[in-house]
Amino acid sequence: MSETIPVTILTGFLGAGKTTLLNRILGEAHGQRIAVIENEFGEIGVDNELLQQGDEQIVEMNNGCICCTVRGDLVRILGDLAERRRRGAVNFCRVLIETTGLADPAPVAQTFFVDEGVARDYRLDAIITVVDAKHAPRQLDECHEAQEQVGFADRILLSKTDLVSEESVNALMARLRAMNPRAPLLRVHFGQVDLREVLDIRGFDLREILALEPDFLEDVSHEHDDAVGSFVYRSGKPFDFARLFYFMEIMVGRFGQELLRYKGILNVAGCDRRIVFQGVHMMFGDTAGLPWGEGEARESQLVFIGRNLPRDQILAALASCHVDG
Ligand SMILES: Nc1nc2c(ncn2[C@@H]2O[C@H](COP(=O)(O)OP(=O)(O)OP(=O)(O)O)[C@@H](O)[C@H]2O)c(=O)[nH]1
Repeated sequence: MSETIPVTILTGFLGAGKTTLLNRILGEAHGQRIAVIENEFGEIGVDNELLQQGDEQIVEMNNGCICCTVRGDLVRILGDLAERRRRGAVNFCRVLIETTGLADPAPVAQTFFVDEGVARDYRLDAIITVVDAKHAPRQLDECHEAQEQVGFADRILLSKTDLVSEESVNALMARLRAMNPRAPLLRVHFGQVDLREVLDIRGFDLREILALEPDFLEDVSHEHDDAVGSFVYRSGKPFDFARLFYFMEIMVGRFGQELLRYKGILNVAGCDRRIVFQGVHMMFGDTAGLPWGEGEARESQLVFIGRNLPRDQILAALASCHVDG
């Protein structure tokens, strides 16, 4: 039997810095071919646009969260990839799965033990959890998923330490150590990390996981926080960027705590490149993305993930932020 393919699950709460880390990993001259599976919460896949594609095989899984509704898809995608690899149609030596920020990693990890086909071809190497030093204290207070992500981690990477004081970082590190004493903690600045810290760490020890959650292999169902939902704004009309910014400032002032994550690609008047716009709670920003193609339909797509957000009001306000709005 041939060697099993190592798999790394990259998890972390919404906006923690998973894609930033993934880009770093893919950008390193490691000489390895990596297949990436991207899962997004919400109808559109933005991360795919944010990833700087090289030789990697990138497969997107939208319309649900990997840990529940699309777990069947994950099994199918892994099966397809392994089959194509056997036939020589694709060539990769490891798989990286970026879960949604709302995923409970346990059911994703379970897939590698309970599905026979998957277990034959793949071996779970580790769960890597990115923790946002600025927003984690509150996320850990409020969200079960954020706690699970820390609890199941084999490595915890602390991002955004540049945004908070040293005392806050130390307090958070003490809290994380208490929640998960077995996972080494590392600081990462915009995803900068030694690859040896995240790949081939053989961190996944089923015995430890079973100690943490004795019914790990049986418990296939789990619940998300019902109040958390997502919606998408789409439009072909160019945005008046100043107007949009003004609206966003008001919106984050009012709903910042409930607004877990928002991100998208914008068609901005007078700009020939896509504008990548994203934020976490009250912090948001924009960067220039890829140029729009010749004759390409310039559609803006913005996904919002939050708790009890006034969807219709937000969509109507966005519709008034276009140049002819
Ligand atoms: N200041 C600071 N910002 C960071 C750091 N790491 C990531 N960011 C920023 O945080 C924002 C979110 O980063 P992403 O990598 O998209 O986060 P994500 O976890 O993939 O987000 P979702 O997939 O939506 O859950 C981006 O604006 C990043 O540039 C860091 O170390 N410091």
